[in-house]
Amino acid sequence: MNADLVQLHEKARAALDPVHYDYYAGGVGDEVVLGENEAAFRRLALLPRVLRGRSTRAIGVDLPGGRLDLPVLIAPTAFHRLAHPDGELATARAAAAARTVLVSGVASTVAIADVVRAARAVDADAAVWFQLYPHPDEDVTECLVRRAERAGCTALVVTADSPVFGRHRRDAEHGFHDLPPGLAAENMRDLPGSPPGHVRDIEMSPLASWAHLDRLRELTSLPLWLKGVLHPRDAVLAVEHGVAGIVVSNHGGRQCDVAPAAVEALPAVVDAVAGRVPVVLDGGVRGGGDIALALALGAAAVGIGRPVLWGLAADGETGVARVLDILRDEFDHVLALCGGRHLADLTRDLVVTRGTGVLARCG
Ligand SMILES: Cc1cc2nc3c(=O)[nH]c(=O)nc-3n(C[C@H](O)[C@H](O)[C@H](O)COP(=O)(O)O)c2cc1C
Ligand SMILES: CCCCC(=O)C(=O)O
Repeated sequence: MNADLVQLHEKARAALDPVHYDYYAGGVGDEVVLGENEAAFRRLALLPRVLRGRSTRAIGVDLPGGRLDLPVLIAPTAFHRLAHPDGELATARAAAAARTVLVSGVASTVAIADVVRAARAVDADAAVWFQLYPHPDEDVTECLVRRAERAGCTALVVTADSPVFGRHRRDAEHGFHDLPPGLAAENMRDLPGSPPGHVRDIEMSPLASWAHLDRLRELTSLPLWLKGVLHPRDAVLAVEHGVAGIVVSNHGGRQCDVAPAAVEALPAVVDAVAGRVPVVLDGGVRGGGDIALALALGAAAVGIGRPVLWGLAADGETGVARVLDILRDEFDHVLALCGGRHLADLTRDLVVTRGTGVLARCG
């Protein structure tokens, strides 16, 4: 892991209430996948190309829903005001200043309209995407989509890996079930079927299906991303159901603990999708080398979850900005060392499995 990010993580750990630290840091079950997401990157290596005589590099990328100045976006993570009083406002400002996308979650402690406003105050063209779970009550889902549209979000991200909540042992041991007084999931306030001012629970839908995804696609003209895909056949189905992009993710090791590391699932999904839509990877990305590996295996960009929470807890907006700076700088440096000028120079033939020197098993 990048040493500067390790320092921010330590600063965040010291600043956070240990219960909230464990909520952010923890994973499902025995936390096997949590560890594997990072460990799998350590098992991969990149073969640098030499003597390519390049002095500058282009590392921006266009995705349905927005342009990123660096191939890193902020994955949706819940409840930022547990980390810092400014919460998602700080995250949005830092993302906008770095000219990358914040995927703002339904489980945010600031309402989506205020999140987008904060981003646009920094950069009038800032792209904020809205993430939601298919709620069992489709009127609630529709209302959330309309709120995101009215707020000015430029894409919707539907998280599919959570038909039920993952069981997090650390939270159970702490008895952590509710937000502290004064904090709420603000997007869930004043929804259909609830009295004024009431904040509904965020619910998972064990019945969520491809038909729900179709209805969502019909509901909105925003580009629709599907997050939490690991099986290549689901990736093909997602394309057939009209998604604009796919996020290969195991939810940062917080849902299914027998799932593979995200980066290990990536090549087969990329092959199945065959360039029809972009594929983003999240899970365990902790430095420029990890970004380069994911891109070489076919990701268009990566998402980061916990590193942003550590930056936020350590130093608010400045801390999130620092995380993005560190990753931008280190990725650009790795690209230079690999003889790359464009993201397209990162190709799969560069990736080998450590200890064998053999091309990484792809697909
Ligand atoms: C504390 C926390 C809360 C999260 N909340 C959500 C969420 O509300 N919706 C969602 O789709 N993913 C959520 N995720 C998963 C992230 O979007 C992302 O998949 C994951 O954090 C990436 O792994 P990383 O933390 O190793 O970078 C959450 C992750 C964490 C750590
Ligand atoms: C209640 C919102 C769910 C947040 C989430 O997805 C997570 O903690 O992983």
